[in-house]
Amino acid sequence: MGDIDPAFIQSTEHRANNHKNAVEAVEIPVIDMFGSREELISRIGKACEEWGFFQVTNHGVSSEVSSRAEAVAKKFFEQSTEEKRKVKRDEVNAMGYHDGEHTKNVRDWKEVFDYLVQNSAQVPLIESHEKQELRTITNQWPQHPHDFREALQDYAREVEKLAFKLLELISLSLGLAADKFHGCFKDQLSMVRLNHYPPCPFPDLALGVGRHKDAGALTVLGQDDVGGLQVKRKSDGEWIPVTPTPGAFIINVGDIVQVWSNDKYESVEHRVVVNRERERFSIPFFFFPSHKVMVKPVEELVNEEENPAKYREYNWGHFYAHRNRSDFKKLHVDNIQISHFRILD
Ligand SMILES: O=C(O)CCC(=O)C(=O)O
Ligand SMILES: [Fe+2]
Repeated sequence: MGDIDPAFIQSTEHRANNHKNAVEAVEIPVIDMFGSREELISRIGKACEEWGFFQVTNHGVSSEVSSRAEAVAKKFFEQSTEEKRKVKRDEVNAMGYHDGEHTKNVRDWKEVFDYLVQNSAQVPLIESHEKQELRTITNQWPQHPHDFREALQDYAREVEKLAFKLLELISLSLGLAADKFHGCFKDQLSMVRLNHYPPCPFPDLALGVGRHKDAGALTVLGQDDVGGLQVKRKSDGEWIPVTPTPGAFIINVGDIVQVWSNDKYESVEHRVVVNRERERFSIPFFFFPSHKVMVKPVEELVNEEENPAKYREYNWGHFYAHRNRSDFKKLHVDNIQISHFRILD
């Protein structure tokens, strides 16, 4: 066994073995979407408030579509690095294969393939602040496996429907109209990521994904039966593992819902631990609005005396462009955060 590349090493307080005694048999809520609508809205609202995370069953995404997506993801990652790098992402095109992602400037023990739900999309160029220049990012599809593109586009279409359904339920749980946010997703930047975490000889030093919060509105995550995702419990900061539930999706609130709800629903930190024995696959769908969207607390939810807006508005495209740049390589500055837009009380 060789030495670990120092780029992967987490600082002591962030390593996986740090909270060994703390994990009792606690689970994030599992919500059956077949239930009555009233009950569903109330359970989702409660889960968003208490955990920022929950699992859903009976969600309407066909298991056949999910299995095909999982199968082509596995086949893609089994190929040689040389083959995979034919669709490598770079600083210009953020979509495609990537094996050097950094979270908070430490390298993640994983390889990924990213694609946009709407084959191409426009995002601002961060270098040109004043002019608001845009560039187009476009999917790159590998030649092998031959059914890769079709299986993954079918998957994105189905999961997108679920994401809209969940966003409606979340809006209703906040007392807003079901379609309150629909307009924001015209020309959406939503993307799907295929994650592959190979077995890791140093699971105590590295993480599959370092602790982070998701920047979008919602994440809808499919995972296999290996396990590794951990959620930071709001009440005491303990890392709670998310036990794989066959056929379920894991849903988490992202930064945008936190800002829209003026902190009623918080975007919660999570991370992925790796293990020596088994590779793991997961497929998050990141529900991202259009680059044009200005994100700010919803007017109906704020009021000057009792609950003033906690954030200044920010542009989603600008935020997205900054995040993509810092994911791509190690930078010596912290990446952009919603806390930078917080109005201090
Ligand atoms: O693989 C997982 O379970 C979660 C991955 C994740 O948090 C992410 O890609 O943002
Ligand atoms: Fe995440």
